[in-house]
Amino acid sequence: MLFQNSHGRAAATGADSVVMLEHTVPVDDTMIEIIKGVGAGTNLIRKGEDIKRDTTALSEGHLLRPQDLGLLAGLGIAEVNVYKKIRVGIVSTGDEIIPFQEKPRTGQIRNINSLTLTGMVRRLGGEVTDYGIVSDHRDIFFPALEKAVQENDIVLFSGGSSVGVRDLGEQAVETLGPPGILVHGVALKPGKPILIGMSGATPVFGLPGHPVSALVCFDLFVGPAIRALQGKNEILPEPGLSCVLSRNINSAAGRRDLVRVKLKLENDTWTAYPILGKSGSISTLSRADGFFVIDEENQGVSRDDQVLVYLYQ
Ligand SMILES: Nc1nc2c(c(=O)[nH]1)N[C@H]1C(S)=C(S)[C@@H](COP(=O)(O)OP(=O)(O)OC[C@H]3O[C@@H](n4cnc5c(N)ncnc54)[C@H](O)[C@@H]3O)O[C@H]1N2
Ligand code: MOO
Repeated sequence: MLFQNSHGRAAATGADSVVMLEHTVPVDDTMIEIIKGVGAGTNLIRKGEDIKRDTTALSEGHLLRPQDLGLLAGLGIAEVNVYKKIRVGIVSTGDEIIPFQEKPRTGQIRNINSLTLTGMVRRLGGEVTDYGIVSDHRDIFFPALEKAVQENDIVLFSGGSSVGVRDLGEQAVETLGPPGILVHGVALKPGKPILIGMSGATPVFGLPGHPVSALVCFDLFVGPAIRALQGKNEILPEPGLSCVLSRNINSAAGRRDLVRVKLKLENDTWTAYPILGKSGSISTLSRADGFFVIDEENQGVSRDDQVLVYLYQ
């Protein structure tokens, strides 16, 4: 018996395969010739072929991507339990810092970090409360930090992480209550003076004031903390691109260096051009396509070496 079936329709009862229209030739009004044979099961989508009853569609801690929402839609599931958004409080300290819309007088610096850190948190799905620019005097800074800790799941402040006379970051974290400071200073460039502490269950990060250092520390320390608090249970490899280095770069032994690079496709090979510059120069990061790492045990890398470049989104 012959059935004409538009794709997507249920197959005719009893049929075990479907022949494509273009593989048939009409003979007369009631008959067609099949010019390409099919085996049983061909061109059929079977019930349960995509996902079987009683199998786990998505496990707890899975980040819902567009394809996962598609899977839920295919299963007719309109609501699932999700973790609440992580609330992140951001404080920029420093009496020299002014709103970026204003024109700086001598010694004043436009606020870059509040904006960049807010973007980084939002990209990871967090919710930001921006506490703005806070004076680095203890009677103003300490209560501001305490308020941020009470109102958020994670608190970031930038500036005041190193050991200058006015750098009150460490004292501020200690006054927030135990366990207090966990880490002050890491063998990393840029980002050496980072402060990591906890007030009760709330992580507090004192990021270096230099805008590049603050963002590098965000990538290495704050991002993983946000992901952990979001309940993500999957650890995936960081995607990296193998590139050829354009020049020699020195590094101190015992310190991990992150080198920003611009990438160029040359003769079918990606070449990484290091962007040199101080950690106060945000333009170096704005120009960068990614970075590679020189490990503690290496004192540098040479021209034409292969380096693994982690791409900025
Ligand atoms: N005695 C030492 N001094 C310094 C050390 C050290 O180990 N011992 N480390 C240096 C390194 S490395 C870095 S990085 C900086 C980090 O300094 P702080 O975290 O204390 O930050 P500040 O001194 O307050 O600021 C540094 C720099 O960044 C500018 N800044 C601060 N906030 C912002 C902002 N929101 N937007 C844009 N720019 C900002 C600030 O004006 C300073 O110019 O310490 C070294 N010193
Ligand atoms: O860590 Mo500082 O960030 O080297 O300039």
